[in-house]
Amino acid sequence: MINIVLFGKPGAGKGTQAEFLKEKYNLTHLSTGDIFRFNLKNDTELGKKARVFMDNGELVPCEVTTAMLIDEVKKHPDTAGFLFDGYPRTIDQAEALDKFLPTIGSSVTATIALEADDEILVARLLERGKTSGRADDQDEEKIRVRYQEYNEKTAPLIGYYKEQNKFHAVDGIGTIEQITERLTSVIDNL
Ligand SMILES: Nc1ncnc2c1ncn2[C@@H]1O[C@H](COP(=O)(O)OP(=O)(O)O)[C@@H](O)[C@H]1O
Repeated sequence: MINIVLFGKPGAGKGTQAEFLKEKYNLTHLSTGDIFRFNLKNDTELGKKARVFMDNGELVPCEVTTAMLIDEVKKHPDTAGFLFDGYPRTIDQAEALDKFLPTIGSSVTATIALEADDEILVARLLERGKTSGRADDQDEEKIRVRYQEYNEKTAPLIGYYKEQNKFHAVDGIGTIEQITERLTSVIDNL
């Protein structure tokens, strides 16, 4: 089983690249942002728990997110592997994943970060907000909160995975195809 964690700031292009990578490597794509949005739209219990946090650009509490993620993983017992997109986003979540995966005989294979400057990313998010209907992309204040959350809670994961020799970074600026190529060359060399 190959498990890839796609890592990057909001707007770095994780979702876009995940679409290509999941096809190429036959992986199950799990985007916590997408799963939360689905639950919000359908007003499920989970959606109700996540809504205020998401609307404010804050992270949803770890217990809620991790329980949801584990449920999703368990739905795919026969997969060739997972492409985690948006999870883990905190050290607690990374530890939870490192505890859970061995229970299904697996582990994180590698983490790949898509790197780009904040200025470019904020502009991308505001552009996406015009058409995506995502409330958290339409308001600069909420975008700012998401970057703060990233810097405080998610950035420390770089060190966490470096210590395990599982951290790789690629330049997230270029055409979609160029970036896919950079990512596939990392995965093919794992
Ligand atoms: N692993 C997670 N832990 C906590 N909250 C999360 C997680 N993944 C997604 N969320 C919630 O969903 C929102 C949108 O997620 P996502 O689409 O991945 O965002 P972005 O485009 O900002 O990277 C986040 O701002 C957060 O509220």
